[in-house]
Amino acid sequence: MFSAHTVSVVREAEYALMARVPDGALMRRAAAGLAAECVRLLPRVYGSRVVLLVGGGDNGGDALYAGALLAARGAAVRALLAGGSAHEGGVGALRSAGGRVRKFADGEADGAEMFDADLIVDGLVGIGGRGGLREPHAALAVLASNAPVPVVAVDVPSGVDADTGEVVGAAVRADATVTFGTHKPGLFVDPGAERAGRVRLADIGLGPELPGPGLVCPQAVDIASLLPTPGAESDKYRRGVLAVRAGSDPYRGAAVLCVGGALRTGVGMVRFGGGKGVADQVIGRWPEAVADFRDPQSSTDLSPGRVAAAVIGPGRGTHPANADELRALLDSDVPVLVDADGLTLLTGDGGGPLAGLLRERTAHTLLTPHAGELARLLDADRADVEARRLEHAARAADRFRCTVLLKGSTTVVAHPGAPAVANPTGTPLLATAGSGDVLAGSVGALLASGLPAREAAMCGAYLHGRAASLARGGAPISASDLLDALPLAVAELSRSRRV
Ligand SMILES: NC(=O)C1=CN([C@@H]2O[C@H](COP(=O)(O)OP(=O)(O)OC[C@H]3O[C@@H](n4cnc5c(N)ncnc54)[C@H](O)[C@@H]3O)[C@@H](O)[C@H]2O)[C@@H](O)CC1
Ligand SMILES: [K+]
Repeated sequence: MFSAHTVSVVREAEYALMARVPDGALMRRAAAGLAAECVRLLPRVYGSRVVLLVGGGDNGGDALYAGALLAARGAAVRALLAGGSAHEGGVGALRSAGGRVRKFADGEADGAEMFDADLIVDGLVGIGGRGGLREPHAALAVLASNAPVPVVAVDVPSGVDADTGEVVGAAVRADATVTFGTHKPGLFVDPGAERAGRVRLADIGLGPELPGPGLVCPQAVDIASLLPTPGAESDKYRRGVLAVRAGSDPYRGAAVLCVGGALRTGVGMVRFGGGKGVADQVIGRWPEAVADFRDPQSSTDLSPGRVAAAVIGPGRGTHPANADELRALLDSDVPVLVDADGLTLLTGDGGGPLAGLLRERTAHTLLTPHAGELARLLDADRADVEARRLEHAARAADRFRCTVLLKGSTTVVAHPGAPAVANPTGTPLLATAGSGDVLAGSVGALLASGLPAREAAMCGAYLHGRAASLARGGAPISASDLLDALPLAVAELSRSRRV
Protein backbone atom coordinates (compact mmCIF):
# COMPACT_ATOMS: atom_id res chain seq x y z
CA MET A 1 0.00 0.00 0.00
CA PHE A 2 1.57 3.31 -1.01
CA SER A 3 0.97 6.09 1.51
CA ALA A 4 0.72 9.79 0.75
CA HIS A 5 0.86 12.84 3.01
CA THR A 6 -0.16 16.41 2.36
CA VAL A 7 2.38 19.23 2.10
CA SER A 8 1.70 20.64 5.58
CA VAL A 9 2.26 17.21 7.14
CA VAL A 10 5.46 16.73 5.13
CA ARG A 11 6.74 20.15 6.22
CA GLU A 12 6.15 19.36 9.89
CA ALA A 13 7.91 16.00 9.59
CA GLU A 14 10.81 17.64 7.74
CA TYR A 15 11.27 20.26 10.47
CA ALA A 16 11.35 17.56 13.12
CA LEU A 17 13.88 15.54 11.14
CA MET A 18 16.05 18.56 10.25
CA ALA A 19 16.49 19.27 13.96
CA ARG A 20 18.19 15.87 14.32
CA VAL A 21 20.45 15.79 11.25
CA PRO A 22 23.35 17.99 10.06
CA ASP A 23 22.54 21.04 7.90
CA GLY A 24 21.93 20.15 4.28
CA ALA A 25 21.74 16.41 4.95
CA LEU A 26 18.17 16.05 3.69
CA MET A 27 18.90 17.82 0.44
CA ARG A 28 21.98 15.63 -0.09
CA ARG A 29 19.86 12.51 0.50
CA ALA A 30 17.18 13.79 -1.88
CA ALA A 31 19.78 14.62 -4.54
CA ALA A 32 21.37 11.18 -4.23
CA GLY A 33 17.97 9.50 -4.76
CA LEU A 34 17.25 11.76 -7.72
CA ALA A 35 20.66 11.16 -9.32
CA ALA A 36 20.17 7.38 -8.98
CA GLU A 37 16.90 7.61 -10.94
CA CYS A 38 18.59 9.79 -13.59
CA VAL A 39 21.27 7.13 -13.98
CA ARG A 40 18.53 4.52 -14.50
CA LEU A 41 16.92 6.65 -17.20
CA LEU A 42 20.14 7.48 -19.10
CA PRO A 43 21.54 5.02 -21.62
CA ARG A 44 24.94 5.77 -20.02
CA VAL A 45 26.14 8.57 -17.73
CA TYR A 46 29.57 9.47 -19.14
CA GLY A 47 29.17 11.81 -22.12
CA SER A 48 25.38 12.12 -21.80
CA ARG A 49 23.69 15.53 -21.94
CA VAL A 50 21.50 16.50 -19.00
CA VAL A 51 19.50 19.74 -18.76
CA LEU A 52 18.31 20.94 -15.35
CA LEU A 53 15.34 23.31 -15.10
CA VAL A 54 15.98 25.18 -11.88
CA GLY A 55 13.53 27.30 -9.87
CA GLY A 56 14.40 29.59 -6.98
CA GLY A 57 13.66 27.19 -4.12
CA ASP A 58 14.96 23.95 -2.64
CA ASN A 59 13.33 21.93 -5.44
CA GLY A 60 15.86 23.60 -7.74
CA GLY A 61 18.54 22.90 -5.12
CA ASP A 62 17.80 19.15 -5.34
CA ALA A 63 18.16 19.31 -9.13
CA LEU A 64 21.47 21.22 -8.90
CA TYR A 65 23.06 18.81 -6.40
CA ALA A 66 21.86 15.79 -8.40
CA GLY A 67 23.30 17.47 -11.52
CA ALA A 68 26.62 17.89 -9.70
CA LEU A 69 26.68 14.14 -8.95
CA LEU A 70 26.03 13.36 -12.64
CA ALA A 71 28.62 15.91 -13.80
CA ALA A 72 31.18 14.29 -11.49
CA ARG A 73 30.55 11.05 -13.41
CA GLY A 74 31.25 12.71 -16.75
CA ALA A 75 27.80 13.90 -17.86
CA ALA A 76 27.55 17.29 -19.60
CA VAL A 77 25.13 19.08 -17.28
CA ARG A 78 23.58 22.47 -18.03
CA ALA A 79 21.29 24.30 -15.66
CA LEU A 80 18.68 26.76 -16.92
CA LEU A 81 17.73 29.10 -14.09
CA ALA A 82 14.08 30.14 -14.27
CA GLY A 83 14.28 33.05 -11.85
CA GLY A 84 16.81 35.66 -10.84
CA SER A 85 18.20 33.49 -8.07
CA ALA A 86 18.82 29.83 -7.39
CA HIS A 87 20.07 27.70 -4.48
CA GLU A 88 23.59 29.08 -3.95
CA GLY A 89 25.17 25.92 -2.61
CA GLY A 90 23.65 23.93 -5.46
CA VAL A 91 24.93 26.33 -8.13
CA GLY A 92 28.39 26.21 -6.55
CA ALA A 93 28.39 22.41 -6.39
CA LEU A 94 27.35 22.09 -10.03
CA ARG A 95 29.98 24.58 -11.24
CA SER A 96 32.71 22.85 -9.19
CA ALA A 97 31.78 19.53 -10.80
CA GLY A 98 32.15 21.05 -14.27
CA GLY A 99 28.48 21.83 -14.99
CA ARG A 100 27.32 25.04 -16.72
CA VAL A 101 24.73 27.47 -15.46
CA ARG A 102 22.78 30.12 -17.37
CA LYS A 103 19.69 32.19 -16.80
CA PHE A 104 16.70 31.40 -18.99
CA ALA A 105 15.61 34.82 -20.22
CA ASP A 106 12.02 35.99 -19.88
CA GLY A 107 10.28 35.62 -23.23
CA GLU A 108 12.97 33.24 -24.55
CA ALA A 109 11.22 30.70 -26.75
CA ASP A 110 14.22 28.64 -27.63
CA GLY A 111 15.53 26.31 -24.94
CA ALA A 112 17.52 24.54 -27.69
CA GLU A 113 19.58 22.67 -25.06
CA MET A 114 16.46 20.75 -24.15
CA PHE A 115 15.88 19.36 -27.63
CA ASP A 116 19.48 18.06 -27.80
CA ALA A 117 19.47 16.54 -24.32
CA ASP A 118 19.35 12.90 -23.23
CA LEU A 119 17.45 13.81 -20.06
CA ILE A 120 15.62 16.83 -18.63
CA VAL A 121 15.34 17.27 -14.86
CA ASP A 122 12.38 19.37 -13.70
CA GLY A 123 13.38 21.26 -10.56
CA LEU A 124 11.21 24.33 -11.20
CA VAL A 125 8.90 24.03 -8.19
CA GLY A 126 8.10 21.27 -5.74
CA ILE A 127 5.89 21.30 -2.68
CA GLY A 128 6.46 25.06 -2.37
CA GLY A 129 4.54 25.75 -5.60
CA ARG A 130 1.51 28.00 -5.24
CA GLY A 131 -1.14 28.39 -7.96
CA GLY A 132 -0.53 28.06 -11.68
CA LEU A 133 3.07 28.34 -12.93
CA ARG A 134 4.26 31.91 -13.56
CA GLU A 135 6.63 32.90 -16.37
CA PRO A 136 9.24 31.90 -17.29
CA HIS A 137 8.47 28.63 -15.43
CA ALA A 138 5.36 27.99 -17.51
CA ALA A 139 7.27 28.43 -20.80
CA LEU A 140 10.00 26.05 -19.60
CA ALA A 141 7.38 23.47 -18.55
CA VAL A 142 5.83 23.57 -22.02
CA LEU A 143 9.21 23.33 -23.79
CA ALA A 144 10.27 20.39 -21.62
CA SER A 145 6.98 18.55 -22.18
CA ASN A 146 7.24 19.02 -25.96
CA ALA A 147 10.90 17.99 -26.27
CA PRO A 148 11.32 14.39 -27.47
CA VAL A 149 13.44 13.69 -24.39
CA PRO A 150 12.68 11.81 -21.14
CA VAL A 151 11.75 14.13 -18.28
CA VAL A 152 12.24 13.31 -14.61
CA ALA A 153 10.33 15.49 -12.17
CA VAL A 154 11.82 16.41 -8.80
CA ASP A 155 9.34 15.65 -5.97
CA VAL A 156 6.27 16.59 -8.09
CA PRO A 157 5.90 17.64 -11.73
CA SER A 158 6.00 21.44 -11.68
CA GLY A 159 2.52 22.86 -12.15
CA VAL A 160 0.80 19.94 -10.37
CA ASP A 161 -0.72 20.75 -6.98
CA ALA A 162 0.97 18.29 -4.63
CA ASP A 163 -2.09 17.96 -2.35
CA THR A 164 -4.89 17.69 -4.88
CA GLY A 165 -3.44 16.76 -8.28
CA GLU A 166 -5.02 19.91 -9.71
CA VAL A 167 -3.33 21.48 -12.75
CA VAL A 168 -4.00 25.13 -13.49
CA GLY A 169 -2.41 26.19 -16.79
CA ALA A 170 0.94 24.75 -17.87
CA ALA A 171 2.50 21.77 -16.09
CA VAL A 172 5.43 19.50 -16.77
CA ARG A 173 4.55 16.10 -18.26
CA ALA A 174 7.13 13.76 -16.73
CA ASP A 175 8.13 10.22 -17.63
CA ALA A 176 9.18 9.62 -14.05
CA THR A 177 8.90 11.45 -10.75
CA VAL A 178 11.25 11.00 -7.80
CA THR A 179 9.40 12.03 -4.69
CA PHE A 180 11.03 12.47 -1.30
CA GLY A 181 10.19 11.03 2.10
CA THR A 182 6.60 10.07 1.30
CA HIS A 183 4.29 10.18 -1.71
CA LYS A 184 2.18 13.27 -2.27
CA PRO A 185 -1.58 12.81 -2.94
CA GLY A 186 -1.43 14.75 -6.21
CA LEU A 187 0.85 12.06 -7.69
CA PHE A 188 -1.96 9.50 -7.50
CA VAL A 189 -4.95 11.59 -8.56
CA ASP A 190 -5.64 12.89 -12.07
CA PRO A 191 -4.94 15.22 -13.68
CA GLY A 192 -1.69 15.23 -11.62
CA ALA A 193 -1.16 11.44 -11.72
CA GLU A 194 -1.21 11.48 -15.47
CA ARG A 195 1.63 14.09 -15.47
CA ALA A 196 3.82 12.19 -13.02
CA GLY A 197 4.73 9.11 -15.07
CA ARG A 198 6.31 6.31 -13.05
CA VAL A 199 6.61 7.44 -9.43
CA ARG A 200 9.58 6.39 -7.33
CA LEU A 201 9.97 7.16 -3.64
CA ALA A 202 13.43 8.25 -2.43
CA ASP A 203 13.86 7.54 1.28
CA ILE A 204 15.31 10.54 3.12
CA GLY A 205 14.64 9.14 6.61
CA LEU A 206 11.31 10.91 7.08
CA GLY A 207 9.34 7.76 7.99
CA PRO A 208 9.62 7.92 11.81
CA GLU A 209 8.41 11.54 11.81
CA LEU A 210 5.29 10.89 9.72
CA PRO A 211 1.80 10.36 11.15
CA GLY A 212 -0.73 8.03 9.44
CA PRO A 213 -1.30 8.77 5.75
CA GLY A 214 -3.94 11.13 4.40
CA LEU A 215 -4.30 8.96 1.31
CA VAL A 216 -3.42 5.42 0.32
CA CYS A 217 -2.96 3.84 -3.07
CA PRO A 218 -3.46 0.07 -2.80
CA GLN A 219 -1.33 -2.35 -4.82
CA ALA A 220 -2.24 -5.82 -6.07
CA VAL A 221 -1.08 -7.60 -2.90
CA ASP A 222 -3.18 -5.28 -0.73
CA ILE A 223 -6.32 -5.92 -2.74
CA ALA A 224 -5.56 -9.66 -2.88
CA SER A 225 -5.33 -9.81 0.91
CA LEU A 226 -8.77 -8.16 1.25
CA LEU A 227 -10.62 -10.21 -1.35
CA PRO A 228 -12.76 -12.91 0.21
CA THR A 229 -11.93 -16.46 -0.89
CA PRO A 230 -14.56 -19.17 -0.60
CA GLY A 231 -13.47 -21.97 1.75
CA ALA A 232 -14.51 -25.59 2.15
CA GLU A 233 -17.36 -24.57 4.45
CA SER A 234 -18.78 -21.98 2.04
CA ASP A 235 -22.25 -22.30 0.62
CA LYS A 236 -24.26 -19.83 -1.40
CA TYR A 237 -25.73 -18.18 1.69
CA ARG A 238 -22.42 -17.85 3.51
CA ARG A 239 -20.78 -16.40 0.39
CA GLY A 240 -23.47 -13.72 0.41
CA VAL A 241 -26.78 -13.02 -1.27
CA LEU A 242 -27.01 -9.73 -3.15
CA ALA A 243 -30.31 -8.02 -3.91
CA VAL A 244 -30.19 -6.07 -7.17
CA ARG A 245 -32.73 -3.34 -7.86
CA ALA A 246 -31.56 -2.16 -11.29
CA GLY A 247 -33.08 -1.71 -14.73
CA SER A 248 -36.53 -0.78 -15.92
CA ASP A 249 -38.41 -1.34 -19.18
CA PRO A 250 -36.52 1.37 -21.10
CA TYR A 251 -33.17 0.37 -19.53
CA ARG A 252 -33.13 -3.42 -19.36
CA GLY A 253 -29.42 -3.64 -20.19
CA ALA A 254 -28.50 -1.87 -16.94
CA ALA A 255 -30.04 -4.75 -14.99
CA VAL A 256 -28.28 -7.38 -17.10
CA LEU A 257 -24.89 -5.66 -16.69
CA CYS A 258 -25.30 -5.00 -12.97
CA VAL A 259 -26.31 -8.60 -12.22
CA GLY A 260 -23.47 -9.80 -14.46
CA GLY A 261 -20.97 -7.62 -12.61
CA ALA A 262 -21.99 -9.24 -9.34
CA LEU A 263 -21.95 -12.81 -10.65
CA ARG A 264 -18.61 -12.44 -12.40
CA THR A 265 -16.95 -10.93 -9.29
CA GLY A 266 -18.11 -13.84 -7.19
CA VAL A 267 -21.20 -13.91 -5.00
CA GLY A 268 -23.30 -16.66 -3.43
CA MET A 269 -26.52 -15.64 -5.16
CA VAL A 270 -28.16 -12.66 -6.83
CA ARG A 271 -31.83 -11.99 -6.10
CA PHE A 272 -33.12 -9.69 -8.79
CA GLY A 273 -36.27 -7.65 -8.14
CA GLY A 274 -38.06 -5.85 -10.92
CA GLY A 275 -40.88 -5.88 -13.44
CA LYS A 276 -41.48 -9.03 -15.51
CA GLY A 277 -40.03 -7.64 -18.75
CA VAL A 278 -36.68 -6.77 -17.15
CA ALA A 279 -36.61 -9.90 -15.02
CA ASP A 280 -37.15 -12.09 -18.10
CA GLN A 281 -34.21 -10.43 -19.78
CA VAL A 282 -31.99 -10.86 -16.71
CA ILE A 283 -32.88 -14.53 -16.31
CA GLY A 284 -32.47 -15.08 -20.05
CA ARG A 285 -28.84 -13.91 -19.78
CA TRP A 286 -28.12 -15.11 -16.24
CA PRO A 287 -30.21 -18.19 -15.41
CA GLU A 288 -28.27 -18.52 -12.13
CA ALA A 289 -29.92 -15.32 -10.80
CA VAL A 290 -33.16 -15.64 -8.86
CA ALA A 291 -35.91 -13.24 -9.90
CA ASP A 292 -38.47 -12.00 -7.42
CA PHE A 293 -41.65 -11.74 -9.45
CA ARG A 294 -43.55 -10.28 -6.59
CA ASP A 295 -44.42 -6.64 -6.45
CA PRO A 296 -41.03 -5.16 -7.42
CA GLN A 297 -41.34 -2.49 -4.76
CA SER A 298 -41.84 -5.10 -2.09
CA SER A 299 -39.13 -5.05 0.54
CA THR A 300 -40.18 -8.27 2.24
CA ASP A 301 -37.08 -10.08 1.01
CA LEU A 302 -34.70 -7.36 2.22
CA SER A 303 -34.22 -8.46 5.80
CA PRO A 304 -30.56 -9.04 6.67
CA GLY A 305 -31.36 -12.73 7.17
CA ARG A 306 -32.38 -13.08 3.51
CA VAL A 307 -29.90 -10.81 1.76
CA ALA A 308 -26.42 -9.67 2.76
CA ALA A 309 -26.38 -6.45 0.72
CA ALA A 310 -28.34 -4.56 -1.92
CA VAL A 311 -27.54 -2.47 -5.00
CA ILE A 312 -30.08 0.06 -6.18
CA GLY A 313 -30.22 2.56 -8.98
CA PRO A 314 -28.64 1.65 -12.35
CA GLY A 315 -31.29 2.32 -15.03
CA ARG A 316 -34.00 2.02 -12.38
CA GLY A 317 -35.87 5.31 -12.90
CA THR A 318 -36.75 8.25 -10.70
CA HIS A 319 -40.52 7.81 -10.33
CA PRO A 320 -42.18 8.09 -6.91
CA ALA A 321 -42.31 4.26 -6.82
CA ASN A 322 -38.52 4.20 -7.17
CA ALA A 323 -38.21 6.65 -4.29
CA ASP A 324 -40.39 4.32 -2.19
CA GLU A 325 -38.15 1.42 -3.10
CA LEU A 326 -35.03 3.37 -2.11
CA ARG A 327 -36.66 4.47 1.13
CA ALA A 328 -37.45 0.87 2.03
CA LEU A 329 -33.84 -0.12 1.44
CA LEU A 330 -32.39 2.80 3.39
CA ASP A 331 -34.79 1.96 6.22
CA SER A 332 -33.44 -1.60 6.41
CA ASP A 333 -30.30 -2.80 8.20
CA VAL A 334 -28.83 -4.24 5.01
CA PRO A 335 -25.60 -2.76 3.53
CA VAL A 336 -26.68 -0.68 0.54
CA LEU A 337 -24.94 0.66 -2.57
CA VAL A 338 -26.76 3.57 -4.25
CA ASP A 339 -25.88 4.36 -7.88
CA ALA A 340 -27.19 6.34 -10.88
CA ASP A 341 -30.96 7.00 -10.61
CA GLY A 342 -30.75 6.23 -6.89
CA LEU A 343 -28.33 9.16 -6.56
CA THR A 344 -30.67 11.43 -8.51
CA LEU A 345 -33.38 10.60 -5.99
CA LEU A 346 -31.05 11.82 -3.22
CA THR A 347 -30.33 15.09 -5.01
CA GLY A 348 -31.58 18.57 -4.19
CA ASP A 349 -34.34 19.48 -1.79
CA GLY A 350 -36.57 16.78 -3.23
CA GLY A 351 -33.99 14.24 -2.05
CA GLY A 352 -33.75 15.80 1.42
CA PRO A 353 -35.82 13.25 3.35
CA LEU A 354 -34.03 10.31 1.67
CA ALA A 355 -30.65 11.95 2.30
CA GLY A 356 -31.71 12.33 5.95
CA LEU A 357 -32.41 8.60 6.12
CA LEU A 358 -29.04 7.93 4.55
CA ARG A 359 -27.23 9.91 7.25
CA GLU A 360 -28.98 8.00 10.01
CA ARG A 361 -28.06 4.55 8.73
CA THR A 362 -25.75 2.39 10.80
CA ALA A 363 -25.34 -0.38 8.20
CA HIS A 364 -22.63 0.07 5.54
CA THR A 365 -23.71 2.55 2.89
CA LEU A 366 -21.91 3.42 -0.32
CA LEU A 367 -22.63 6.03 -2.99
CA THR A 368 -21.00 5.56 -6.42
CA PRO A 369 -21.39 8.82 -8.37
CA HIS A 370 -19.50 10.03 -11.41
CA ALA A 371 -18.35 13.67 -11.41
CA GLY A 372 -21.66 15.01 -12.80
CA GLU A 373 -23.73 13.12 -10.23
CA LEU A 374 -21.46 14.22 -7.39
CA ALA A 375 -21.65 17.83 -8.59
CA ARG A 376 -25.46 17.59 -8.42
CA LEU A 377 -25.38 15.93 -5.00
CA LEU A 378 -23.16 18.71 -3.63
CA ASP A 379 -24.66 21.51 -5.71
CA ALA A 380 -21.12 22.11 -7.01
CA ASP A 381 -19.57 22.69 -10.39
CA ARG A 382 -18.68 19.57 -12.39
CA ALA A 383 -15.35 21.05 -13.57
CA ASP A 384 -14.41 21.75 -9.93
CA VAL A 385 -15.23 18.15 -8.98
CA GLU A 386 -13.02 16.88 -11.80
CA ALA A 387 -10.17 19.26 -10.89
CA ARG A 388 -10.23 18.41 -7.15
CA ARG A 389 -11.67 14.92 -6.90
CA LEU A 390 -10.41 14.11 -3.38
CA GLU A 391 -11.83 17.24 -1.82
CA HIS A 392 -15.30 16.71 -3.30
CA ALA A 393 -15.50 12.99 -2.53
CA ALA A 394 -14.50 13.74 1.08
CA ARG A 395 -17.08 16.51 1.32
CA ALA A 396 -19.83 14.14 0.17
CA ALA A 397 -18.69 11.40 2.57
CA ASP A 398 -18.90 13.86 5.45
CA ARG A 399 -22.22 15.33 4.34
CA PHE A 400 -23.97 11.98 3.86
CA ARG A 401 -21.98 10.14 6.56
CA CYS A 402 -21.20 7.21 4.33
CA THR A 403 -18.58 5.91 1.90
CA VAL A 404 -18.32 7.64 -1.46
CA LEU A 405 -16.70 6.13 -4.53
CA LEU A 406 -16.17 8.85 -7.13
CA LYS A 407 -15.78 7.29 -10.58
CA GLY A 408 -13.55 8.83 -13.24
CA SER A 409 -10.08 9.07 -14.69
CA THR A 410 -8.84 8.39 -11.16
CA THR A 411 -11.46 6.65 -9.09
CA VAL A 412 -11.22 7.80 -5.48
CA VAL A 413 -12.91 6.49 -2.36
CA ALA A 414 -13.68 8.67 0.65
CA HIS A 415 -14.88 7.45 4.03
CA PRO A 416 -15.39 9.63 7.11
CA GLY A 417 -12.41 9.42 9.45
CA ALA A 418 -10.30 7.14 7.22
CA PRO A 419 -7.53 7.87 4.71
CA ALA A 420 -8.78 8.56 1.19
CA VAL A 421 -8.08 5.89 -1.41
CA ALA A 422 -6.82 6.50 -4.96
CA ASN A 423 -7.36 3.57 -7.29
CA PRO A 424 -4.29 2.81 -9.40
CA THR A 425 -5.95 0.71 -12.13
CA GLY A 426 -8.10 1.68 -15.10
CA THR A 427 -7.86 2.99 -18.63
CA PRO A 428 -9.71 5.68 -20.55
CA LEU A 429 -11.42 2.76 -22.36
CA LEU A 430 -13.59 2.37 -19.24
CA ALA A 431 -15.52 5.47 -20.23
CA THR A 432 -18.21 3.50 -22.07
CA ALA A 433 -21.94 3.03 -21.57
CA GLY A 434 -22.81 0.41 -18.98
CA SER A 435 -19.36 0.38 -17.37
CA GLY A 436 -20.79 1.93 -14.19
CA ASP A 437 -23.58 -0.68 -14.03
CA VAL A 438 -20.94 -3.42 -14.03
CA LEU A 439 -19.00 -1.64 -11.29
CA ALA A 440 -22.11 -1.28 -9.11
CA GLY A 441 -22.81 -5.03 -9.37
CA SER A 442 -19.19 -5.91 -8.73
CA VAL A 443 -18.86 -3.74 -5.62
CA GLY A 444 -22.28 -4.96 -4.48
CA ALA A 445 -21.00 -8.55 -4.64
CA LEU A 446 -18.06 -7.61 -2.43
CA LEU A 447 -20.38 -5.88 0.05
CA ALA A 448 -22.55 -9.00 0.12
CA SER A 449 -19.50 -11.13 0.82
CA GLY A 450 -19.00 -9.16 4.01
CA LEU A 451 -16.42 -6.51 3.13
CA PRO A 452 -17.02 -3.10 4.74
CA ALA A 453 -18.10 -0.39 2.29
CA ARG A 454 -14.66 1.30 2.01
CA GLU A 455 -12.85 -1.99 1.35
CA ALA A 456 -15.56 -3.23 -1.04
CA ALA A 457 -15.25 0.04 -2.97
CA MET A 458 -11.45 -0.10 -3.22
CA CYS A 459 -11.42 -3.77 -4.26
CA GLY A 460 -14.25 -3.31 -6.77
CA ALA A 461 -12.62 -0.26 -8.36
CA TYR A 462 -9.31 -2.10 -8.61
CA LEU A 463 -10.87 -5.17 -10.24
CA HIS A 464 -12.94 -3.07 -12.63
CA GLY A 465 -9.84 -1.18 -13.79
CA ARG A 466 -7.80 -4.35 -14.20
CA ALA A 467 -10.64 -6.01 -16.09
CA ALA A 468 -10.63 -3.10 -18.55
CA SER A 469 -6.89 -3.56 -19.16
CA LEU A 470 -7.16 -7.34 -19.50
CA ALA A 471 -10.19 -7.29 -21.81
CA ARG A 472 -9.32 -7.48 -25.49
CA GLY A 473 -5.63 -6.66 -24.90
CA GLY A 474 -6.05 -2.91 -24.96
CA ALA A 475 -8.49 -2.72 -27.90
CA PRO A 476 -11.72 -0.73 -27.39
CA ILE A 477 -14.11 -2.52 -25.07
CA SER A 478 -17.80 -2.55 -24.29
CA ALA A 479 -19.27 -3.09 -20.86
CA SER A 480 -20.02 -6.73 -21.80
CA ASP A 481 -16.28 -7.28 -22.38
CA LEU A 482 -15.72 -6.15 -18.81
CA LEU A 483 -17.96 -8.97 -17.62
CA ASP A 484 -15.79 -11.50 -19.45
CA ALA A 485 -12.59 -10.03 -18.04
CA LEU A 486 -13.68 -9.65 -14.40
CA PRO A 487 -12.97 -13.32 -13.52
CA LEU A 488 -9.52 -12.93 -15.10
CA ALA A 489 -8.85 -9.92 -12.88
CA VAL A 490 -9.98 -11.88 -9.80
CA ALA A 491 -7.77 -14.83 -10.79
CA GLU A 492 -4.79 -12.55 -11.39
CA LEU A 493 -5.17 -11.12 -7.90
CA SER A 494 -5.47 -14.57 -6.35
CA ARG A 495 -2.07 -15.38 -7.85
CA SER A 496 -0.51 -12.28 -6.28
CA ARG A 497 -1.83 -13.18 -2.81
CA ARG A 498 0.95 -13.08 -0.21
CA VAL A 499 2.00 -16.60 0.78
N1 LIG B 1 12.35 20.89 3.27
C1 LIG B 1 13.18 19.85 3.24
O1 LIG B 1 13.69 19.40 4.22
C2 LIG B 1 13.47 19.19 1.96
C3 LIG B 1 12.99 19.73 0.78
N2 LIG B 1 13.31 19.19 -0.36
C4 LIG B 1 12.95 19.85 -1.61
O2 LIG B 1 12.50 21.14 -1.39
C5 LIG B 1 11.26 21.35 -2.06
C6 LIG B 1 10.52 22.43 -1.35
O3 LIG B 1 11.37 23.56 -1.42
P1 LIG B 1 10.83 25.03 -1.19
O4 LIG B 1 10.08 25.11 0.07
O5 LIG B 1 12.01 25.91 -1.33
O6 LIG B 1 9.79 25.24 -2.34
P2 LIG B 1 9.90 24.99 -3.92
O7 LIG B 1 11.30 24.97 -4.38
O8 LIG B 1 9.05 23.81 -4.22
O9 LIG B 1 9.15 26.24 -4.48
C7 LIG B 1 9.46 27.54 -4.02
C8 LIG B 1 10.01 28.36 -5.14
O10 LIG B 1 9.13 28.34 -6.24
C9 LIG B 1 8.61 29.64 -6.50
N3 LIG B 1 7.21 29.46 -6.86
C10 LIG B 1 6.18 29.06 -6.07
N4 LIG B 1 5.05 28.96 -6.79
C11 LIG B 1 5.37 29.29 -8.07
C12 LIG B 1 4.61 29.40 -9.28
N5 LIG B 1 3.30 29.15 -9.30
N6 LIG B 1 5.25 29.78 -10.41
C13 LIG B 1 6.57 30.02 -10.40
N7 LIG B 1 7.34 29.97 -9.28
C14 LIG B 1 6.74 29.60 -8.13
C15 LIG B 1 8.86 30.44 -5.24
O11 LIG B 1 8.99 31.81 -5.54
C16 LIG B 1 10.16 29.82 -4.75
O12 LIG B 1 11.25 30.34 -5.46
C17 LIG B 1 10.63 19.99 -2.08
O13 LIG B 1 9.66 19.86 -3.09
C18 LIG B 1 11.83 19.12 -2.31
O14 LIG B 1 12.13 19.08 -3.70
C19 LIG B 1 14.27 18.10 -0.45
O15 LIG B 1 15.52 18.68 -0.61
C20 LIG B 1 14.22 17.20 0.74
C21 LIG B 1 14.32 17.96 2.00
K1 LIG C 1 9.43 19.75 -9.81
